[in-house]
Amino acid sequence: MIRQLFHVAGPALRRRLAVQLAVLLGYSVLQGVAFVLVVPVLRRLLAGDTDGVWPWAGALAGVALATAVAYYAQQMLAFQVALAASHRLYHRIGDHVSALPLGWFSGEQVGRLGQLASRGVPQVRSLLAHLLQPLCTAVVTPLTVVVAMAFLDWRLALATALGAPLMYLTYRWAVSTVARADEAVDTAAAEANERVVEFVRAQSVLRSTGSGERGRALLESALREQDAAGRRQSAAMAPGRTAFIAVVHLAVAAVVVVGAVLGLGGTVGVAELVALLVLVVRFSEPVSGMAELGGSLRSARNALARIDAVLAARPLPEPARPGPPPADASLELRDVRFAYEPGARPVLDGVSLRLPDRTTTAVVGPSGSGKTTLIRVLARFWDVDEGAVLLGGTDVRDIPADALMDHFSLVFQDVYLFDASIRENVRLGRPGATDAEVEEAARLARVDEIVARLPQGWDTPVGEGGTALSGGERQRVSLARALLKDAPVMLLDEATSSLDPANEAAIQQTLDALSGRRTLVVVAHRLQTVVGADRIVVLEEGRVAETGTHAELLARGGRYAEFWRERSRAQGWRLTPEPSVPVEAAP
Ligand SMILES: Nc1ncnc2c1ncn2[C@@H]1O[C@H](COP(=O)(O)OP(=O)(O)OP(=O)(O)O)[C@@H](O)[C@H]1O
Repeated sequence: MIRQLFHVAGPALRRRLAVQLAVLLGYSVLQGVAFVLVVPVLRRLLAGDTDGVWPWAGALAGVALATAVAYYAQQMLAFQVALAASHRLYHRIGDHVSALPLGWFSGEQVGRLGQLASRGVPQVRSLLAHLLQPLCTAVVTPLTVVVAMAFLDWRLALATALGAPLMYLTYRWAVSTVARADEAVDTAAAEANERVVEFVRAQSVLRSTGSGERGRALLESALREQDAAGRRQSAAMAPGRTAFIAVVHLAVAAVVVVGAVLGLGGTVGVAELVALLVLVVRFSEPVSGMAELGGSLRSARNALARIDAVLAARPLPEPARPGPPPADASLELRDVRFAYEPGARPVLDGVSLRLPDRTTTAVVGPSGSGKTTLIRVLARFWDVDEGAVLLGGTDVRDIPADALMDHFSLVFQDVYLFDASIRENVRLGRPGATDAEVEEAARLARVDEIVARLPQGWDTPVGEGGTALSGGERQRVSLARALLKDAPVMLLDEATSSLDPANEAAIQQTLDALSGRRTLVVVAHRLQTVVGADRIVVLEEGRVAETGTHAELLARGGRYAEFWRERSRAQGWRLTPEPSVPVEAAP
């Protein structure tokens, strides 16, 4: 655990952590030495050697004072290092994940990261501030006394030391018996959390479908499972904890008996015997208390392991020698194969495409055909398994990550708005932009219409995640952000949920404004985007089934034409009459 602690603390904190541990160790050793010094003092006192007692009493007083200073120092250090560590860990995790490829941020990873921030880091802080000291004192101080005792009477030292391996083994066994129960408690707690959030979020669905009881039943079953896991954990802990406490008491009894026998036989002096009894009385409680500390120590160790796993996630390799800067904003996929997991079915299976500079490409295809994956590999969310993705003729793997992202604006469905004003949310696209530039980008994406309706105009807070705006409005703010960034390539995953005519017209207007000025690749769910594109790419099961313009593909009578017929019949394409867009009637 200590090794893991040093590892996750990072270079900046390692030295302070080492100093904290050294002072803690020093305090625990001094405490042991103070105990042992009682022996020569008592010896002299009992022998009536008042002159001889002073040097030892002086040494005892000196060590006692040093112990008090060390205690104060280790307490102060523990709190300072704990605070610095939690601050540092948040930064380390934040810095690390911000260098990870965008593909790493799945819902599962984001959930785990949230748990780490809310529970894991505080557990590590608590380990440093509150747990290390009792742990170290319970182990190191008695060990120091045993070692020092060996110089006074080896038989007493041996009697005291004999219990240690047995205590250690019982402790290990107790820990191992609850490890599985611990895991079940963690999983059940995460599940119950998710269910609570789901129950609150899904109120409108549950009420509108009359499924309130069903939602409550799911939540209650998760809470029951959490209770049951807690009970199983307590049951699993009981035997190990009882055995450990019993072994500690047995060891104490053995030491007392050996001490009494040696004392009665006159081979051990009263002073040694008193010191031994004080030691036993003073430390049997903290040592048995380790059984109580076990749960918190395990949680802290699990948190360290989870932090370690996040820090172990590797960023995509940066080019050793960057390639030439992209010549333009054209994109190319050369026989690209990509699977999310090694050995899994490829989601992109031999895709070759050329998307010329400043053209608009609409990607269509059935659900799960790989459309979103395709536009994400263009921006190097992940590295492809085979083939290559090129931007302006340069392999994206040969472009440093920051420089690559400068070429892309991303507008995806899961738009996240920060709990700030609309103006600040748009400004994220280019933090140095002036108010006038922000407002111009917002006007192009027709965010100004939204602003005009809001009570505080540009300064209206949008709520956490943008909850004060509709889905379509959020995507318009996200478009304004992307326009402000003014990158040569825009990747857009259109909202699948139907947009109201105002939002739909606003998005279309933005795309029209960009047409011919940017390389646009759109996962298209709206008819107008599809028919207006310079080229349509039809994906099926990760392969390019057809490419061409709307007219060419309809004339070919292939997969797209069939798709078009199906969609038109099912009204999947919503036909919003817009005279400027040449909409061909579906057959
Ligand atoms: N992060 C991921 N990890 C593992 N599998 C994934 C991940 N994202 C997508 N997939 C899988 O890859 C396949 C293609 O998904 P993708 O989202 O690219 O399809 P799509 O054509 O955009 O679908 P839709 O139109 O429904 O959004 C699906 O089978 C999906 O389950």
